[in-house]
Amino acid sequence: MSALLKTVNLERTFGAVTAATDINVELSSGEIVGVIGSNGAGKTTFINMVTGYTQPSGGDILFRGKSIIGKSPREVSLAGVGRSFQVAQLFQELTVLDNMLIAFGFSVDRKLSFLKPLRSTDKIDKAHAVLREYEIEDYVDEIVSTLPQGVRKLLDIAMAMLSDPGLMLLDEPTSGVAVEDKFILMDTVMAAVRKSDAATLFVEHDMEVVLRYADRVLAFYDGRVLADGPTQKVLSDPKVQELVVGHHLDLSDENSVTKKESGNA
Ligand SMILES: Nc1ncnc2c1ncn2[C@@H]1O[C@H](COP(=O)(O)OP(=O)(O)OP(=O)(O)O)[C@@H](O)[C@H]1O
Repeated sequence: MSALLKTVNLERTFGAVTAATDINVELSSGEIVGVIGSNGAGKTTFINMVTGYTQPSGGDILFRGKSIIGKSPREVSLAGVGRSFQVAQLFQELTVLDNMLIAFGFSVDRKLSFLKPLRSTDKIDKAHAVLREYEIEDYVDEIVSTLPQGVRKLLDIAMAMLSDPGLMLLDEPTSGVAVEDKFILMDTVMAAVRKSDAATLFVEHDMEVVLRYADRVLAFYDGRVLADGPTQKVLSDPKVQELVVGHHLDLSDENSVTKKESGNA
């Protein structure tokens, strides 16, 4: 069976800076993959290329066997690739529901038309269903700027999930969220994505979060994939610990790391 996502010798340069090079990654439906790497390692550039926000300088990206090179972010989204952002991309002075309905226009409605109302019963029902899935339905009529950071992050992800994407890319879903709330947020997100068949890729700096939720890890270093494999194996690799994690991780110590409790690895 062909891969859901396949990148072939993917590369991106910015002037003299090589942000990504030789990126050859394959993903299958249902996989949950953690993306790690120090600042500037190329994680966001990779996500931006796969979602059409940055065009590669070279190589190819195949989604469901078809090249998505040259497609706009909206076209990539309509093809079935969803994403959330390091800083949630929301209309701050609108309600949660209005943000969800606008997201419909971006990632679900193939043809935008003044005659096609954003506020239709079926869209409102679907928005409620997704908000319920992400446990933020109670906030549906709240103005976004009044919401706690964790709720905004969940809303950003819920908006991307409206189109039932086949591939979901989450850029630092826990950034800006208090340490004690990180696992609560990730429990909610992972429970929702595991119900779908989507492959999920999430960028994360906290190794406890990676260990608990990722079945597989892609470790980026200096624009390249330094290691790609099962989570425990990649995080045990001395090279990954030295160049990516930045310190020794004792994965055998039950007290120092949080073991993954569920998964489909
Ligand atoms: N638009 C741009 N113009 C110039 N250089 C860029 C641009 N975007 C990224 N870069 C450079 O490419 C390299 C990779 O950046 P990228 O943002 O992909 O790293 P990252 O791993 O996501 O880092 P972080 O964890 O800080 O978000 C860095 O050297 C960065 O400065």
